[in-house]
Amino acid sequence: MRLTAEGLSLRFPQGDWLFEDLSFRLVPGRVYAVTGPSGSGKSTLLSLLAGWLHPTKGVIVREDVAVTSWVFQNPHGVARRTALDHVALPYLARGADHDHAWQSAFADLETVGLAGVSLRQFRHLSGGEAQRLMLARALATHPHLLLVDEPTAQLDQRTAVSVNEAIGSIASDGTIVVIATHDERTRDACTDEIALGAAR
Ligand SMILES: Nc1ncnc2c1ncn2[C@@H]1O[C@H](COP(=O)(O)OP(=O)(O)OP(=O)(O)O)[C@@H](O)[C@H]1O
Repeated sequence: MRLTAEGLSLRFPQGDWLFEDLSFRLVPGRVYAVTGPSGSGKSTLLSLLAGWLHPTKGVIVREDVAVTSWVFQNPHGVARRTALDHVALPYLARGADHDHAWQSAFADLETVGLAGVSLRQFRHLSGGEAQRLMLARALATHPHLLLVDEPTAQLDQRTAVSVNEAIGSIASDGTIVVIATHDERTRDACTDEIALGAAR
């Protein structure tokens, strides 16, 4: 499984080049930080990787990368549903029976360090727990490629560390992980960097 970008360039109609001639190869087990100043095209690059946008020039070749999942900056959930409910739902939606769905969901919560709050309602989770729950829910879709947009921007140091550790665990389970981030803590926790614009 890998994703290769060759000569990737993007310009919106009537705009300047956002980025030009980017080439990189993404493989499982690594965590790639997409960095750069505001407006340099970080989220746009994630959209290209997801296949939502097409590059103006260049190509993206996906080898065995079929399932993509996104985690956005602000966690969303159902206030009175438990963490376990949130993660079990994708399994139930795919037709898993109750026991399998709950066991799999619990394993995903363990991966992101949330086993201890599995029965806590969403409204009682802290910001970092809610963000990790979004990661667990993405895991439940068994993504080959996980795209994460600014996961730690509003989190304190300890919480940011826990989120970054959860992301590292997901990558080491065999997922390609790409994170758009301004946060130096997250950039430093990544194994690789794709720097856009006048980054850093
Ligand atoms: N569909 C679009 N049409 C035209 N311009 C767009 C479109 N989408 C994004 N842009 C512009 O492209 C530039 C890059 O946007 P993008 O959201 O990718 O930047 P970013 O690096 O993620 O920024 P931030 O760090 O502020 O989130 C911005 O100037 C934005 O206004």
